Amino acid sequence: MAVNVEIRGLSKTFAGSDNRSDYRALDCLDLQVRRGEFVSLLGPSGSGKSTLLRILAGLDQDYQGEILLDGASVTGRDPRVGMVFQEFALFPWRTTLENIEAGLEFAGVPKKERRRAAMEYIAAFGLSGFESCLPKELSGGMKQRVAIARTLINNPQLVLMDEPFGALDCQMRNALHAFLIKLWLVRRDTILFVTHNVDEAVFLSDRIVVFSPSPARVLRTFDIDMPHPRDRTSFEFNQMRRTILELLASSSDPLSEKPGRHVTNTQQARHEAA
Ligand SMILES: Nc1ncnc2c1ncn2[C@@H]1O[C@H](COP(=O)(O)OP(=O)(O)OP(=O)(O)O)[C@@H](O)[C@H]1O
Repeated sequence: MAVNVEIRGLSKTFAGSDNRSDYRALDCLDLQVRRGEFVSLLGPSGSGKSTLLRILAGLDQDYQGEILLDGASVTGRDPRVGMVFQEFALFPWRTTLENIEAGLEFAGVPKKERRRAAMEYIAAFGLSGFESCLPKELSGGMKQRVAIARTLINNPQLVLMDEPFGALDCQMRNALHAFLIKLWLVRRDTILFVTHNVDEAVFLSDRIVVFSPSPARVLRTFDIDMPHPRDRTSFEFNQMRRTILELLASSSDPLSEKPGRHVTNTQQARHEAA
């Protein structure tokens, strides 16, 4: 099961504090993610990628614009949406089993049933033998598999992933790329995946959306037509990687903050009135 996602005119301004002006993180952003599509978002640091995911997850409800899932407008938390964070976000006092079944527990699923489902995920995610371990006893790659299993066990139709492999070493990251793709080819969830890693985006995605520096606009999208599993050493793969890296390099200087990113209340009011 997967949903079609449509983001229409999404804007987000963070209110400034005492001596700081307001900050426009998203400005009339339009984006569509088709049912079952794997889309990666790339863009300079601070371009609003996490802000977008937090809004889609219902964690931030203070925005302008519209979000539609399968054509119907949604606001706030929606049970069809699941999120995986970079920093695993596991409950440190819960075991692997208890972490994975947490979502079902909060949804009121009876203990016997959620245990059975969690054990299936533990086997499928290569975590057998680690059921009783606390997160601190697991490697980074295992923690992230627990976090992904905990999200997927609730059968979300839109999976939001915010740099889920950012904290892992290259070997573990590549192993989890292969794992995630195998899983997705079977489940075909709609996935919106934020990353800084161009290689990762080319390896995983149907489509890559490159954001401009903040406030985010869609600078360009790339359709990745290569079949899975993708060969990182192929000419086609490296050509795509180079094109995207060049676009990112030409569109932003990570060490310089552009003027005009902060807006005064008056500027924002004018913008919204226009
Ligand atoms: N709670 C907040 N209050 C004020 N400004 C914020 C807040 N959260 C984010 N911002 C600002 O909004 C902008 C977008 O942040 P966001 O985290 O969405 O960017 P990003 O593209 O995900 O960055 P990165 O790739 O570095 O994670 C940043 O400049 C950030 O400082």
